[in-house]
Order: sequence, then C-alpha cells, then structure tokens
Amino acid sequence: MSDKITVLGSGAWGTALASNQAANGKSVTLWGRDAAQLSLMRDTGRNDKYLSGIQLAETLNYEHDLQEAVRGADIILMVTPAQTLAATAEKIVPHIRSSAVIISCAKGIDQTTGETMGQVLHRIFPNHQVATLSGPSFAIDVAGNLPTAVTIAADETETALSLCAILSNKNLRCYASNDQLGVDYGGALKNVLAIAAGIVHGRALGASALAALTTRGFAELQRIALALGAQSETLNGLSGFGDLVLTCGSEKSRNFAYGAAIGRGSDLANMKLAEGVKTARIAADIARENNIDAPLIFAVNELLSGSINVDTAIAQLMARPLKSESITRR
Ligand SMILES: NC(=O)C1=CN([C@@H]2O[C@H](COP(=O)(O)OP(=O)(O)OC[C@H]3O[C@@H](n4cnc5c(N)ncnc54)[C@H](OP(=O)(O)O)[C@@H]3O)[C@@H](O)[C@H]2O)C=CC1
Ligand SMILES: O=C(CO)COP(=O)(O)O
Repeated sequence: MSDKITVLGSGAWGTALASNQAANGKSVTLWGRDAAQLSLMRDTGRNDKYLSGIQLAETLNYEHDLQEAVRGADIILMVTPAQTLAATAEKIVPHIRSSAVIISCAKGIDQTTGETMGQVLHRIFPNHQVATLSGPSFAIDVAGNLPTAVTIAADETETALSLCAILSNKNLRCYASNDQLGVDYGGALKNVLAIAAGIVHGRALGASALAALTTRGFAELQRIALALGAQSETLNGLSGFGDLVLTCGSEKSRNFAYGAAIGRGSDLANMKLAEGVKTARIAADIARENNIDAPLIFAVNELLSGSINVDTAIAQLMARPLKSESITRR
C-alpha cells in the first residue's frame, strides 16, 4: 500500500488529520468546498475558522478542485459531516485510482438509509478496500501535536494493520481492528451520550451524576451496538469506551457543549456541529425497533424533539423501576 494521502473536508477534524500526516512526512492534499477559506489557509498556514491559534504543517497542500484532489491518491480520508459523507463519496467515484483505499473519519449514521459510515463506503466503493478511523481524538489536540490513540477498522485485519503502519506517527498511535461495524457504532452512539453528559454538567447535577450517566450510557451503547452485530471487545476499546470517556468529560466536545447549553437553558443557535443531534433519533428508533432498553438515549431524543424538558427527563429517569445492573438484560 502506498501513502499519497488526500483528506476530504477542511473543517476541524479534516484539517487536524491532514496537518498531522503532513507534519510526519506524508504527501497530503487537503480538499475543502470553500475556495476562499482554502486560499486563506494556503496563505496563512492556519484554519482559524475551525482550529483557532493552530499553525498547520508547512508541507500541507490545499486543493479546491475535488477531481484534482483525489486524482492519484492512495488513501482518501473522508472527513465531512456524517450526513454529507455519501454525497461526497459519490462525487469522487469516477476519479479515484482503482487501488485507492477509502477511510471514513466521520461519526454518525446516515439518516436517509440508516447505514453506518462504513456501510455507506462499502456500498459506494464495492471494488475498493474501505475502513473507518475512530477513537478519542479532539481535532484541536491532534492539530496541536498532542498524542492520542485511535482504532482503524477494516474487514480484513491485514488491511487495517497496513493502514495503521502508514498513518501512525509519534502523536497518533493506530490500533487495528476487523470490526468496522463496532467501530462505527461506538463512534456514532457516544455522541448522543455526550449530549446527555453535557446536560448533566450544564444543569450542575454534580460529578457523581456525570459518572453514573457515563456508565449507564455505556451500557446502552453496548446493548444497541451488540444487537446490531458489533463485537464486545471493540466497544470496550478506543472507539467505544475510550471516546465515550473523552466526550462525556470535556466541554471541548461539541456534543457535550451542545448538551451543556441545553442544561443551562442557553440559546442553541450558532452551536458548532454536534453529530449526536441527528444520531439521537436514529439510535432511539433502532433501540425501539429491537426492543432494547435505552432510557438515556430515549430521553435525549425526546429532549431534542422538545417533547419533554430537562427536569421531567431527570425525574423520569430516576423513577424508573429498579432492575439488575446487567448490560445484556433489557
Ligand atoms: N472535530 C473533532 O474533534 C472530530 C470530529 N470527528 C468527526 O469528523 C466529522 C467532521 O467533523 P469536523 O471536521 O469536526 O466538523 P466541522 O464542523 O469542524 O467541519 C465540517 C467541514 O465539512 C464541510 N462540509 C459541510 N458540509 C459539506 C458538504 N455537503 N460537502 C462538503 N463539505 C462539507 C464544512 O465546510 P464549510 O466550512 O464550508 O461549512 C467544513 O469544512 C464529523 O462526523 C465528526 O464527528 C471525528 C473525530 C474528531
Ligand atoms: O469525536 C470527537 C473526539 O473523539 C469529537 O467530539 P465532538 O464531535 O463532540 O466534538
């Protein structure tokens, strides 16, 4: 596998990944849909719209023409929001090399089809190797050259291992997995629980409540993902437990910040991207259809749809019938 990398999406995460790879010697092209923003990034070496105060790798290349950006790329990182990933992927199909490997770095579930990001890529690129990169990784940390670890999952462990060998560096340690479904569901579902954690924080319910919610949220994440075919080991790893701990504990998470704004009763206009808002409804539907007990996810969904308020949600959650702590039992 060769290592000419193209990153599609010049928001926080796409820029961070592109800069990380370029800073570690890779030939990287970053594509964004906004020509003016891209040209500003080229001129200043910064992306202040999404990564304020960060100086990007000097060797990073910027390209606004999508066809040009993917031509000759060995590895294509898809880093636009989850609901736009399929449309972006479809546009590049005729222009990519037959050997190109496509990696989803988005965390969500396609609202139109109910597919994970990996399933979207498998459908659109049936003749290509596809993978998912996910785990505890705030863009601002990665762009600021702080270390973290993520999982890269593909159907074949060998593919995942090869990608880990290419993309790992002194600040990014990649672990291989053959459970792409589990990695996708871990990354998507933790966002809904991060909103719940943010609500707890914003409503000043205390550190004990936050720990209890994160733990019981993890039980719900596992119940849903296991029912959909994920492996337990995956969910206990970086893209399940790891990312849940990160995003349920820091206002640097946009999902957590979104929840905190709800908890405080603040205006939600002009909030940054919070993928969990869209995932909440899909996750609640999946849980209901599969007869899975997911009270926190149901509560977040009802709060977001405006059918209950925070006080009612808390009261209802605390008044539920007592039960076994078991994860698998409904
Ligand atoms: N930020 C983080 O720390 C991490 C994010 N992720 C995931 O990465 C994905 C992207 O997030 P992130 O980069 O943070 O989001 P941002 O909101 O920071 O950036 C989104 C980027 O996507 C662009 N975009 C939006 N819609 C489209 C479209 N229809 N076609 C092409 N480009 C589009 C935006 O362009 P424009 O500026 O023109 O609107 C912007 O450049 C999400 O799924 C997120 O969960 C994963 C790990 C870490
Ligand atoms: O997924 C992330 C870190 O791993 C980023 O979380 P937010 O999208 O909530 O900011």
